[in-house]
Amino acid sequence: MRKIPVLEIFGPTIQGEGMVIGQKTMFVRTAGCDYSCSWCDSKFTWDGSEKESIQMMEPQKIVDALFEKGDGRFQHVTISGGNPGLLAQLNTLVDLLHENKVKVALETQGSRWQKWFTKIDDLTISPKPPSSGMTTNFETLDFIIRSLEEKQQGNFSLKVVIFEKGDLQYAINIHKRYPDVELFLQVGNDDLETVEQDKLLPYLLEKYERLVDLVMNNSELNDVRVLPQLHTYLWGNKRGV
Ligand SMILES: C[S@@+](CC[C@H](N)C(=O)[O-])C[C@H]1O[C@@H](n2cnc3c(N)ncnc32)[C@H](O)[C@@H]1O
Ligand SMILES: Nc1nc2[nH]cc(C(=O)O)c2c(=O)[nH]1
Ligand code: SF4
Ligand SMILES: [Mg+2]
Repeated sequence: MRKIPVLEIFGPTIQGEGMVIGQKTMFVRTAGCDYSCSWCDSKFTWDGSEKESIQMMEPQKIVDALFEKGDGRFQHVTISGGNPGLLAQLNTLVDLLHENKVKVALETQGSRWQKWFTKIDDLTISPKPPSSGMTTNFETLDFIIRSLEEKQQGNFSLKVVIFEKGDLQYAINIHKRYPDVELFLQVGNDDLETVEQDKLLPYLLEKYERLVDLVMNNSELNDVRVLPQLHTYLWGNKRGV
């Protein structure tokens, strides 16, 4: 059995982003990413700064850790990273969670495909706009979206983080390319230093309002949802919440 590189297991907390925002959930954060987004709020998963903290865990050990931490207070687990889509061995973890009557969500950027994606209950694909410095491989993304449209057992959606005008245009292109897939626009957080929530909140609220204004005035984004990162409103840039 191939082990899974894990950096954090935390919760229960609320899912602060996207299609199931507000959902009570545990998080498993895997290490390693094939991208290096300029504004990544989880750089520690891939920049080597915490490589000593990576735990190589058997799927069953992750389930045990979740049940110990969660202690009867959860029925939903979100796998994020880094890019969990790099890890074929997550298949077993997804099956074990389902056997335990726990629903499974996934956060990934859509740069890699895994067969176990089709079993995810709440799947968020978050392709990266120009401000990230990354380039989308649309051949891969097309394949992923097509495969999910054919076989997905749960729900899936697209989520694009917006920092600047060029990102909004990227989101419009994504919306046109995949018109039948639910699209979420998420406010970009460019202050990853401030930990105190009371200092960050007015700044983030203003950014959210600006994004809402932009989308309300855009006739090419009429069937989208605009969301903040709700967890940052409560806990700022704190880790593990
Ligand atoms: C840390 S990533 C991990 C999962 C996967 N690598 C991905 O990017 O989808 C989780 C989510 O956080 C978003 N995110 C990362 N940094 C952000 C920031 N500074 N502001 C807003 N959202 C951010 C990503 O776009 C992604 O949707
Ligand atoms: N509460 C909470 N919600 C989240 N949604 C996506 C997260 C992530 O980092 O992937 C995240 C996170 O780290 N915390
Ligand atoms: S794809 Fe996700 S984890 Fe990887 S660098 Fe970008 S935001 Fe961070
Ligand atoms: Mg996060």
